[in-house]
Amino acid sequence: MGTKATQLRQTTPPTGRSPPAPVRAVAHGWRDPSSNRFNQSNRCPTAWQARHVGPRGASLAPRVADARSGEPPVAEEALEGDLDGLPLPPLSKGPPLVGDFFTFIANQTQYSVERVKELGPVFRLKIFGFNCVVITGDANLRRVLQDERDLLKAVTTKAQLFLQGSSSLSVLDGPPHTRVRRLTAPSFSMAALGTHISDIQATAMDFFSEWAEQPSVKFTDEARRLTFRVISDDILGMDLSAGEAQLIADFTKYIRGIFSFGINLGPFTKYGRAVRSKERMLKSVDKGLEEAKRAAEAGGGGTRGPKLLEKLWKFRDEETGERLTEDEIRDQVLLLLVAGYATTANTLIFLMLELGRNPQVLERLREEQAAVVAAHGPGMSLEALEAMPYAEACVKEGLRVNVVVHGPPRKVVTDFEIEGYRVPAGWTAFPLIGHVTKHGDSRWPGEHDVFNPDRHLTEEGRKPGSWVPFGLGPHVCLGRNLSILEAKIFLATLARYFEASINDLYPEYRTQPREPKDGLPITFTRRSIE
Ligand code: HEM
Repeated sequence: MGTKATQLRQTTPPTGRSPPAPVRAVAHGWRDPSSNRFNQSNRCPTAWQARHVGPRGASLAPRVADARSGEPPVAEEALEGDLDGLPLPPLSKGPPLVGDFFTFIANQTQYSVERVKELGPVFRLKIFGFNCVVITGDANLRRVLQDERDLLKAVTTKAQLFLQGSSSLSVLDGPPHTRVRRLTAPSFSMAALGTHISDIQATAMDFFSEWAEQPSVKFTDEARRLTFRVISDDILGMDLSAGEAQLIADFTKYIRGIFSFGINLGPFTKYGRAVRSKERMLKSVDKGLEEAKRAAEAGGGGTRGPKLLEKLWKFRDEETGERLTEDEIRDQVLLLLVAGYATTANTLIFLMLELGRNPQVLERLREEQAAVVAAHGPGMSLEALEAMPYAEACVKEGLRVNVVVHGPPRKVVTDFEIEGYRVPAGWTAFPLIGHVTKHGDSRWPGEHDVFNPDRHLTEEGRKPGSWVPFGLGPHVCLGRNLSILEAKIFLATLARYFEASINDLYPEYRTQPREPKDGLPITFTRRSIE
């Protein structure tokens, strides 16, 4: 099978691109005046001493602060007399009142690069006068998110509780979280997802074909439409195509509301708009639930097996016989719809940009796909997807270079020590998975911005290392298998059958979500395969 060697073309020179940040070897440290040598701990002596009290990583004098939970963050003054000799993490000073809020929120990962060089892996930030701790470093993250689960808990404001529902995985912690997770996770195993592959492939093909009919498409919107269709229709089994545009708009407002100040002034505030959007979204979700219930009662399944909503409805824990209640399913469906489309869409947007900038990568994908089709035929399956290590490496590298989720915020539950500093209960913590994934991997120092999928194909690169874009611990992304599988199907479909031309490969970006301001116009054409 011959291929026409056409790839993504760049038609605009890279004028707007900011040069990669210069790479410096930085020693964070405290210079001992008596010996004039760097203290290995990279900290002042008090902090070094404190860190070595007890086993590394052990929490010092845990003090349960559940009584404080739900209260506003604790101001610094209230803590001054209560430090037990340990210093607070060094403060990153920002403008008065708002502190570093805007620069931090705009891009937490980028913001932290210079701060980590200057202050070390753990530092403090004041947002509107309240203390927050930013935590970076591979081992530190594993400790606070995975190994010592009682240190932090999910942040839940009243607004979030109302919008997301009190049994949503994202607001639960401890045993209630474990229970809902146990009843939901089996539907996201690779084997379970395998039953959806042909549907996702068909959807991807439909979208590419539709795009190829048009002179150009605004890819940021189209990527969201595609990933929304996949999660709502192919995965959950809800036909939402009729009011899809309104629903996506509602979801966008709903997500903004979750991260808002929670003031309900109707259409005049983000939260007010989100409340109205949620009402409309719930109507669609309830309709989908009713259909899934009917299908389950009628034996269900259809020709391609049950979709996720029906599976959730039917699933019972073999040992305990437990199942999710209707309210619990409704909350998870809302969460899956929210978590399951914008993140993956963002990944596809930046993958398209990287393919445009690196045409040799697309050529390698085409070669891999030719071999996969020869061995497995055109229909995709779990086996066919497993035979695409290069496509998988591209997705992993896309998730490394473009940070989708910077750092899930948490509430500090007990006072604890980290890197020789004391973090008091009540603070907000930002364990920065984005920073660790992109900048904290010792396997490839100094190459943070370079898109190089091959790094994931070496023996060393196959180890997870600091690559943690989906988080760690009990809240690790439930949809991580799905997200990678979906992006691989997208790349495979593009590489096999389509060409794409991007006008501006170095566009300006907007924030929240970070994406090209111009909507990333792309011209797709069918690829002639001889
Ligand atoms: C590129 C795509 C994605 C990225 C980078 C991503 C990232 C993350 C991260 C970092 C978390 C952990 C949040 C925390 O610790 O609080 C998370 C949680 C979650 N994600 Fe994803 N996600 C992606 C796609 C998806 C998809 C496609 C789905 C579902 C269909 C999904 C469903 C979830 C759910 C349900 C949770 C909450 C898990 C829990 O709290 O137990 N995500 N995701």
